[in-house]
Amino acid sequence: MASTTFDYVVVGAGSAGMVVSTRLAENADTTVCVLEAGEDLTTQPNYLIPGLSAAGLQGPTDADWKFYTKPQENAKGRSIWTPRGKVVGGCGTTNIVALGKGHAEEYDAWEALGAKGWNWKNLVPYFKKSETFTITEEESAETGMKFNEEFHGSSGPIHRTLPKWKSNATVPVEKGWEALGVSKSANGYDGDSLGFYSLQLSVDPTTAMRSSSATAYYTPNKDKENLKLLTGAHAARIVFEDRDGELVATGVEYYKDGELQTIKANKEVIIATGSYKTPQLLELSGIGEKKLLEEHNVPVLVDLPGVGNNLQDHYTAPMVVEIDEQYDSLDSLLDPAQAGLEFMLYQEKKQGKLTTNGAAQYAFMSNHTYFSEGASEKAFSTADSIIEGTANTTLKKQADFLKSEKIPDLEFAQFAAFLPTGDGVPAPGKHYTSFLLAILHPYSRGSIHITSADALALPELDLRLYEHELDLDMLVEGIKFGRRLLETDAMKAAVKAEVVPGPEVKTDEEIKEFIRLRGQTVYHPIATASMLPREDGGVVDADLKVYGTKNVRVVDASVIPIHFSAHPHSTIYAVAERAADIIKAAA
Ligand SMILES: Cc1cc2nc3c(=O)[nH]c(=O)nc-3n(C[C@H](O)[C@H](O)[C@H](O)COP(=O)(O)OP(=O)(O)OC[C@H]3O[C@@H](n4cnc5c(N)ncnc54)[C@H](O)[C@@H]3O)c2cc1C
Repeated sequence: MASTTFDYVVVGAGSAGMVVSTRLAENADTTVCVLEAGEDLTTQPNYLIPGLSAAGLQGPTDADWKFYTKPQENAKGRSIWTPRGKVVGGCGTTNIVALGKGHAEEYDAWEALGAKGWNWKNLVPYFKKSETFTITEEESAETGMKFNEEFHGSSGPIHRTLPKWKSNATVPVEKGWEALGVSKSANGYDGDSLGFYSLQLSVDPTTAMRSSSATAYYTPNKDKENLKLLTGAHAARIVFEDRDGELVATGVEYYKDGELQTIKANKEVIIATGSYKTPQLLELSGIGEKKLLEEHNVPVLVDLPGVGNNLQDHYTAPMVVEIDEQYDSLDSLLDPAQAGLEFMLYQEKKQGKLTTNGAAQYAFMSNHTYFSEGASEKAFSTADSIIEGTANTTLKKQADFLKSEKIPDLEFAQFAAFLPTGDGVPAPGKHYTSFLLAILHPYSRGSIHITSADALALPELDLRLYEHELDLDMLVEGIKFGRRLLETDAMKAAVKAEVVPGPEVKTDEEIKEFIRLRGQTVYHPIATASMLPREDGGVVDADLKVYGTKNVRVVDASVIPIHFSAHPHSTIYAVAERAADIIKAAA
């Protein structure tokens, strides 16, 4: 590397980091350096073939940070592995390629909570800017979805497509949902996330390969003189200077090949290390709760108690059913002969099971639809008692979401395979379909903080899973809805047996015990550096600038203050696109 001084130093070449870096480097006079702790594995087939994306859920690889939660008191003391990509493209290289969008009112809530200018209307242009949406006439006829230029992009880097393969087991599930009052929607990505609809995927329609910030933003720009990516570079600390009472970042210290080095920033340092690592970097740099920093002998530069708190995720429970042999599933790939045929089909024609992640459709429902009779009123009053006296404004906002009939609070996704749940494995020759239920606005708030000043040690992750019983109650209602689904005529004819949780799990208390044992996250952490007013626990302002600093911003999932009813990747791209414009305008 010839130069060690750049206009912008971006830390983290993940989903958001690569968007903001390449957009800033559009100006040939602007120099950008990106520090990434992981390596560049962008061209490896296991990260490109959508059908292999779920393989990354089996256990940590070298491209993973290997985060395990602190033992979770209300989840049987489990220490839960929560994957995070340590690789160019970040989690966007290792994730399972679903591209969702939440409800317009959920984005409007960011502004209502104090993040001026962050609302659905202002994000739509950036959703569009980040994507090229392709839908065929056949897909349009089948799903009702259309290319609508009000909401969809036609020239952005990330490809958005519909699954090219789907199991015929989606048919009885759709009929079952309809019988239970869930409606098919053609507008699930247009600001109204309620209903059931097809997944959309970040998959290139021509190559049938993953489209990510690594493949779509970085690769086409990698030879630019003014954009440098340093891999294997683990940031340890932001370097600050006091200039006339202002805290100015002048660069970043990082480890590469075991040596501590410094890179200088003329203009800004942009932190994009994701919801788990961003709080650590801030705390190591002296920005965080005073008492915690002092405990670990980190000199306090900004007393900012919000850092690492307000952690939100989507929490799940699984269901697996054995279905009739007429219904197809990805489990056939366990047979080497079948897998070989599918590989040929994929390579030669870009068709078949390997073009997708196995999930073809999901339902997003409000409790008004999926709760048993009377359960909503009980949940409202529990939510009211949780928010009574809390200073957390995001909790208050989500209590409003719960009462709204428009905003979903449960995702019910169908996977054409036996999902790895910890309970059994697919029996050879049998066919399965699984459901992943996820609560979208959990009440429990987690945290992630340093436990030492060692930059190479992982911070302590505490999800505080099921700290509020209401989260468990909602998942129990989800499983009970799932069982009502299995009792619909269409599903009765298709399903042979419920395998997970299984018939022995009957009462609400037994279902709760099952969830405590098997519940998980869907790896959608946000809000650990929330864009909120400082007095409300905020870490960054509406320009994504860290409070108390002159020129440090955070651009990643950690700034999103409140969770929403979608897989978050698309929203993170939109946030990063908008951030790039904010930074350019301030230059
Ligand atoms: C297994 C899995 C499946 C998922 N599936 C989906 C899905 O299907 N759809 C969806 O919408 N979302 C999904 N997600 C979530 C989604 O991918 C993430 O929310 C999103 O990618 C986060 O983007 P980010 O920019 O905030 O962070 P990241 O993409 O995690 O980027 C952070 C980057 O910073 C680097 N970094 C961290 N610390 C340092 C340091 N100290 N120095 C240098 N570099 C550092 C990391 O290595 C990483 O490259 C999934 C996530 C996982 C893990």
